[in-house]
Amino acid sequence: MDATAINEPGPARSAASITLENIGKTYPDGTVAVGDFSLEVGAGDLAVLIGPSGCGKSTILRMINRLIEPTSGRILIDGQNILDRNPVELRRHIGYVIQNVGLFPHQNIRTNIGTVPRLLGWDKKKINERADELLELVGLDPSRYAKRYPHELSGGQRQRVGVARALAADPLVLLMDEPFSAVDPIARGRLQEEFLKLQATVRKTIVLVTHDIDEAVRLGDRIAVLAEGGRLLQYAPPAELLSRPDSVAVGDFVGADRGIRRLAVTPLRPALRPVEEGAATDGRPVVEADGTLYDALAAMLAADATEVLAVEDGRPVGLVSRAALFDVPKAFDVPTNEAEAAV
Ligand SMILES: Nc1ncnc2c1ncn2[C@@H]1O[C@H](COP(=O)(O)OP(=O)(O)OP(=O)(O)O)[C@@H](O)[C@H]1O
Repeated sequence: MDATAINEPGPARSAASITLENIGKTYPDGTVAVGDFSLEVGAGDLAVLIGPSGCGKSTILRMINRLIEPTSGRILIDGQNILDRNPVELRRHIGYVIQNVGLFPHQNIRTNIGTVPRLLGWDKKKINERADELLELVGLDPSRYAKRYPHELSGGQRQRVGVARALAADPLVLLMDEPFSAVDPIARGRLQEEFLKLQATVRKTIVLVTHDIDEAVRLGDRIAVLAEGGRLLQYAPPAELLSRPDSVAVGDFVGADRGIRRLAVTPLRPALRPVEEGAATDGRPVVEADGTLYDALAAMLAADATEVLAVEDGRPVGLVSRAALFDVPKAFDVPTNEAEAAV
């Protein structure tokens, strides 16, 4: 790719791969925040970094947009070394969402969203149109919200504006540092759901930092579990991480209740058994066939039922019983300390 490509998203390229090659950050006082960390994030994928406090997650994220300069290693975006680029220019093409959003309090929402396009010299009409388009995309009606100021929005709404602002200049890459942790759990669940829909539309390459394993499982295409000093313990899709944690440390981290979490990433459809055309619900709870085994379990527990009926476009397409939920591949083989010591 040519040297300016990461500054020219263009209609055909809306995401780029990210390669972190043996990156490290040692602070002048000798603190090794990140020792030697490598990771590959495919174009359009969402990678989650998770691990205990102080393990270097934010440092890694901030090295990708050069808010922090690595002391070793290389970072490539679509194969191009970002250390060869002007950091300010680079940051205009990498969306960044942080916990408390950092909206400018004295600018209205439309102006806040237009921050980067303005820096890039877009004309005013195009900036306003883009801001309104993004407000729609994050579920805020522009006619109601564009002229409001940040303090006139709820925390969850501000967070959506933060996402809209990060997407404004159609960046190839989006970095998100605990983007939903400042909102209450109910609003957070809704934001995560909306965010997944948004990502299905915009398909950016995203690196997201979180403390919350449920959020990681829900949002990540792949999850990187880190230990102190930015040591990568495992990098795997959520279902694999939950079913086959490859060390005791990862097993402990994903939690004893990972079986339940695993239901949340297991599609319901393969567990369905056929149902006659036009079958009645017969008082059974109903779930969407596109849901997960977790949705089916939740519906059963709520209705104290032993079966649920799965529907598609309102039509019954299958049944799932309580027993079938426990038939998910029995691969919960966490290594024991002994087994790990033996290898
Ligand atoms: N300027 C600095 N000088 C020295 N050490 C620093 C500096 N900034 C950060 N650190 C250290 O680097 C390590 C990694 O910090 P970082 O913020 O990346 O961790 P984190 O995993 O994001 O933590 P948290 O989940 O608590 O936000 C920590 O031990 C921190 O104390």
